[in-house]
Amino acid sequence: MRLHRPLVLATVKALQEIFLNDKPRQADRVIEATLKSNKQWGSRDRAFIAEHTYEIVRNWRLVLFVNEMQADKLRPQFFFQMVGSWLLIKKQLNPEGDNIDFLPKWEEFSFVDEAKTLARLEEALKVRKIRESVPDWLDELGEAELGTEKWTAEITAMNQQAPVVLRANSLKTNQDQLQDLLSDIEIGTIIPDNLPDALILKQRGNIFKTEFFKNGLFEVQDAGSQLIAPFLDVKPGMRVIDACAGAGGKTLHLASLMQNKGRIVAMDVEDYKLTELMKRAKRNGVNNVEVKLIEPKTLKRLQESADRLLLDVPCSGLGVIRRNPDSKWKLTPEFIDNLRKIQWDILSNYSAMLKKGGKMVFATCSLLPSESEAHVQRLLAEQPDKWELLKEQRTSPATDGYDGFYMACLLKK
Ligand SMILES: C[S@@+](CC[C@H](N)C(=O)[O-])C[C@H]1O[C@@H](n2cnc3c(N)ncnc32)[C@H](O)[C@@H]1O
Repeated sequence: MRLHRPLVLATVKALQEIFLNDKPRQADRVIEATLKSNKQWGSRDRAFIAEHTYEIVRNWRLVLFVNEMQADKLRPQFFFQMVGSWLLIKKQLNPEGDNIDFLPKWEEFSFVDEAKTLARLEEALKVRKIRESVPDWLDELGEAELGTEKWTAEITAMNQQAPVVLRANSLKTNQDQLQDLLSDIEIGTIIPDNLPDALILKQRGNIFKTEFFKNGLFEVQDAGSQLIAPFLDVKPGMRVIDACAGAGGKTLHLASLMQNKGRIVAMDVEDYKLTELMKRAKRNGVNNVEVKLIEPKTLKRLQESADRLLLDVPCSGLGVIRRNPDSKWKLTPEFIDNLRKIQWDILSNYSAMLKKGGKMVFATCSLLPSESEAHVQRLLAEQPDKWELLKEQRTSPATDGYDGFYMACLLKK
């Protein structure tokens, strides 16, 4: 692979935006804006920028260590060196990959010392938290909750690029038909086992530009996430509450499983997410959803009104770090502590909206039992006459290659 200076420069600038700003910006937003900024870049150019920016964000601690740099003492001019050293590290770690033949003798790379980079890399590979680039506190927390072997496997798998998974919208098409339609426009996909609506892209590409996306034939939704709506066992005609609906990834899936029949009340505390949800519902041909911004009286008004209740609660997102690698650097232990309180609050209070005999799914995209299983166990222990745990499931990058989701289905007695 030959290096093109403008592409390296774009990668450097994106990294500066992510790590140097007073108000750090989310990596995916920065990359999206960077790619939009030059219409002349072809798909390989765009792939180079996105891939290398994400890789360096994922391996941030490793890159800093190899370059003997400190996160709080960074200067704009250091970033070229980081990209140069990352290209050398990448070649060392995966000699069979599409690597640079040699680092060009550009002035900006003059501080990259190949021998030193490789010597520091050898040292880094001996220490998990540096090798896998996780902050100390997170490495300790993960190990304490999951055990050494599982945590090591998960955090290693979390540093790999995640596949792009589509969910065929069964209100408009199906898995096989969508696969054929995409194949006609040279987008190759694979049908995974046991997921009736999912297609995995063989190669990354801008699928949002396709007419099929614009016409609501599919949504992008991880395979693990596609297990959650079916876990709730909805039927056409039911009254369903999706209490933490956000922009509606799972609401849309519920609507298609219900064949657009019955009613879904999609609620959230953030109005702008519900506005986005309605836009997506329109595109998907969904017309059985009503959105509701949660207010102090909402829960009381909706008491015992739902046949099914989905609590897809806010969480640390430790199960989806493959997709949001910068969250490793933005999360704090205090933030996760606060989330645990909110999660328990939602589980213990919102469950009042479910009718007796109804089913509730509590779900997170966290690997941590303290954000997931522990809350369900507490509910069962505190209210044994009221709840029965019907089933529980976990997905994770190390076990099945899906994102890390937890879901529990409970019956209200
Ligand atoms: C995991 S996200 C939901 C993702 C969404 N279900 C989907 O599939 O796209 C959690 C959501 O909970 C919302 N939330 C936070 N606090 C809440 C609360 N107290 N009550 C209800 N929703 C809340 C957040 O705004 C966020 O949209």
